[in-house]
Amino acid sequence: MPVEEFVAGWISGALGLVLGYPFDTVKGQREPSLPASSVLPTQVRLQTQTTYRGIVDCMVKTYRHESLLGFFKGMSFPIASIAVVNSVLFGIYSNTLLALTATSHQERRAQPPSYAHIFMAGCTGGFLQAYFLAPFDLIKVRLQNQTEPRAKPGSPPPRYRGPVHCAASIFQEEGPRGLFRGAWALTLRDTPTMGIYFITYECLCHQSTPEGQNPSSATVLVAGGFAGITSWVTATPLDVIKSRMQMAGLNQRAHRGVLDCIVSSARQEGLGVFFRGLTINSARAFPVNAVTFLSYEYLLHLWQ
Ligand SMILES: CN(C)C(=N)NCCC[C@H](N)C(=O)O
Repeated sequence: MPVEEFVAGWISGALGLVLGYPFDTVKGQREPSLPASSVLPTQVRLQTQTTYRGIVDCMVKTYRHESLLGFFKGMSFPIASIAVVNSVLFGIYSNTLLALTATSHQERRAQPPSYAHIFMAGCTGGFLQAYFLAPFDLIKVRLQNQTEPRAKPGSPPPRYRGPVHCAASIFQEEGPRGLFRGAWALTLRDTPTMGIYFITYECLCHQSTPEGQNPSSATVLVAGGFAGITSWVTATPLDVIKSRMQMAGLNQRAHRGVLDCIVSSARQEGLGVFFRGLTINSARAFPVNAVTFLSYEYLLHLWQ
């Protein structure tokens, strides 16, 4: 099993993550609509409550309340973790294609796989990476949803002191299964959308590149960016549900399951709730995935 795709996936995932993290934090931010007395340290943010006036309002309040650091809260942890997850995604995708088509990454330029094979390989990568992503994503969401300014006198202490303390608290309070809270929604979100992710990328590259040649850097950037947008647009509804499942039990009503969360969210806030964060998801997705795919292709080209 060629390992260079895993290594290239790791490095490209880390690069994409740093670029996109401030967007991700704002997506997850919302002023608590609950009375102060009832708001726990882990205040819920954008995708799970109802009151900020919009993304700019979120960004202004985050900067004013928490300075620039507020946009990078909890990033130290995902750098290693999301990079590993991206490594699994790209490594499994490429090696599943190798198993389905008996062609290596380089050979696929001359012998492009079918879109069915690309979709199947993308879904396989999405399904398996979700298992690795779940605990890390839960910790990231819990940390991002803490709005207290760092160590300002008089401010309530945040519930979690950092990623390790967050993981230990969840493990202690909810057991090992607690670290996989929202994992089912995450798997449902990522499996089909990763198929869409890779189909979009490969289709746009194939349409814009002469037969048998490698796509140009500009093609890879644009194709990667649109692949990110397409996959996040289709993933946003379940992304909202996933976030709610992850915050359930803290200051959100615990749900009996994904379906219960979907029905209760729609009933209480209307169908528009499933598209909360869509704009910021899309704005973030283009640069993040453009850089992810460009660095991935560059590294594989360097090593092959
Ligand atoms: C949940 N969906 C839609 C995706 N993860 N799509 C693929 C993009 C992955 C990339 N690391 C990113 O964070 O944008």
